[in-house]
Amino acid sequence: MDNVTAPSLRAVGLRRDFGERTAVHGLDLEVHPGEVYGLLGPNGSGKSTTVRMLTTMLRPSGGTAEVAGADIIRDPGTVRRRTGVVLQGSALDPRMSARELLRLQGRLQFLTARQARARCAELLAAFDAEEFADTPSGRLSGGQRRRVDLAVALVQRPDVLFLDEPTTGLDPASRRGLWDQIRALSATGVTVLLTTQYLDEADRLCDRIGILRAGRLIASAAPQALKAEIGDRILTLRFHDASAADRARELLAARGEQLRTAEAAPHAVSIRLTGPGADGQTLLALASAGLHADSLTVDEPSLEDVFLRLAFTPEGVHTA
Ligand SMILES: Nc1ncnc2c1ncn2[C@@H]1O[C@H](COP(=O)(O)OP(=O)(O)OP(=O)(O)O)[C@@H](O)[C@H]1O
Repeated sequence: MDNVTAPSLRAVGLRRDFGERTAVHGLDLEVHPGEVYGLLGPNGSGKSTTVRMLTTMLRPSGGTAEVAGADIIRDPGTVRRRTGVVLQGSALDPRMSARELLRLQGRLQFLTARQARARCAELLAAFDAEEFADTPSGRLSGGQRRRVDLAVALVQRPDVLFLDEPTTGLDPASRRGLWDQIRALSATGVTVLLTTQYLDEADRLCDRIGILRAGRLIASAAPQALKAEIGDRILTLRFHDASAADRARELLAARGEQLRTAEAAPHAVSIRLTGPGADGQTLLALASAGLHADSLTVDEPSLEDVFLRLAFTPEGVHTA
């Protein structure tokens, strides 16, 4: 990304060991003001450990990082003042209402009682939470609680917001609502670093994503760029009966094509197109064996294809 302003977050060689085991290996990362950056990775790949180090909750074993202009080791107090954090699982006191929690957070952030009341009213309105503002948070739905979590993290107007799996467990409508709120925040210049297990979330919400595998960042780029560089297009051929589809599958396997196991439709055969022009060669080979497809579609790669290829293949693929 071409950006002349200083990054909101810069990690250099950030590492964390737990005994013999290294959970995060020398992470280098820059995130720019107003960017939404998503960290993706399989379970145990080091996402939460990275977030815990960047939010000063966990001391790195090596490397450095600056968040909102302050060093996480030398100046953790400034980092905490300038960042908001929403971790997995709600940290709200179940007996307290959103209004009480927001006002309390305001006072903890050294606002006067009047300022805290005003900020609370502003956030309740922004998060459409007035309706349940006085309900004990323990009685709220998962989606409502998440909105209150996010509102509490915003009381101090952070420059950088960390969200660890913000939409896990939410229904699709609540997830979309939260995405809108995150986008609105980033439009005001807040930098967002989030972790997610959801590829559609990363694709639709994040300006850039980083894929972690076994504690290493193996790709970092815009979702579109990753798809264009790493994902393969998928060619699906549909035949008029099962025997033609079976013969096509055998012929393609013999040519060393990468067949997809799941059938897209009855009598359909799908393969990954690994190079430019691969579709033409494949069709010629089928035609010369007397196999003509009734229909043909070529689908662009999905982020899921990219993720599966990067996160689970032994060799990995490196990109910008
Ligand atoms: N306190 C700890 N003590 C020992 N090992 C830990 C500790 N915290 C994390 N680990 C290990 O570090 C590695 C990375 O864990 P981490 O929680 O950062 O992964 P993650 O990508 O966030 O996983 P998930 O998607 O399951 O939340 C794992 O192997 C985990 O077992």
